[in-house]
Amino acid sequence: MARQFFVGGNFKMNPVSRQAKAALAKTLNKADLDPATEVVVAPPAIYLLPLKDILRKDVKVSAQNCYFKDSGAFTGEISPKQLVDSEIPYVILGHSERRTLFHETSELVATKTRAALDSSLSVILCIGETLQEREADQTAKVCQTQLKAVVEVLKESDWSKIVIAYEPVWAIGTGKVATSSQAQEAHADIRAYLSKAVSPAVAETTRIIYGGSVTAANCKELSTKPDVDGFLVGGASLKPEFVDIINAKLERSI
Ligand SMILES: O=C(CO)COP(=O)(O)O
Repeated sequence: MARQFFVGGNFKMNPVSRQAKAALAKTLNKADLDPATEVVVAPPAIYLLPLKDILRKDVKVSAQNCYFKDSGAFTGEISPKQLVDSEIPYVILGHSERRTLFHETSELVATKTRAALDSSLSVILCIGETLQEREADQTAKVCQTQLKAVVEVLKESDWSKIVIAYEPVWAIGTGKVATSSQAQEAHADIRAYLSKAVSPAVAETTRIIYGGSVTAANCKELSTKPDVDGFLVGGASLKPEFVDIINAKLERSI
């Protein structure tokens, strides 16, 4: 079974006005989007519901993070149950900015992933190596270690709700995109690991998307690689070119 192409927009802590948020929705609402691509946008938590309300229904909305408890004294956190109650279907977990700036360990990411799935959320699970790790030839090992923590807490059937985002840290927000062969190699290694650690069926069906300085100019070449099943886009998801990235698989723009 072919894996459905997936394009996510991670707005991070942008935009900084309700007006700009509405403009992003307007761009997507009036665009001709490839109907074969699953499209998900992840605004800051404060804009989740207002954006969902004004956005076309074939574009889904995702949280950028959640906690692992249903409720309680956890100031500043949002629970998976609250996301589900608000009809938010996806959550991004393990983004490198969460791992680095907010000290999230792979074990915490695994605990959050388990909790999100228990609430029936789908998860965009981010992994990826730093420049230092790549230069030390540790890319596959780092990705496997980050994934292993999650593999250990999931059942085989849980994987249908996971999209893996391979996001090399050195490519995020730097303008230094991975070459299509670097992305393909990392994705193939991740798929081989899934085959061994979970099952060949899960490896075959799980989408592995690439993130890190994806633009309208480089997305088509990346999308030709057999193990690149889509993108998680940061900066460019705030611009009109996000539409071209969503349509990367089309022969020509519609
Ligand atoms: O972190 C990213 C998506 O989650 C990628 O960010 P950029 O596309 O801005 O490099």
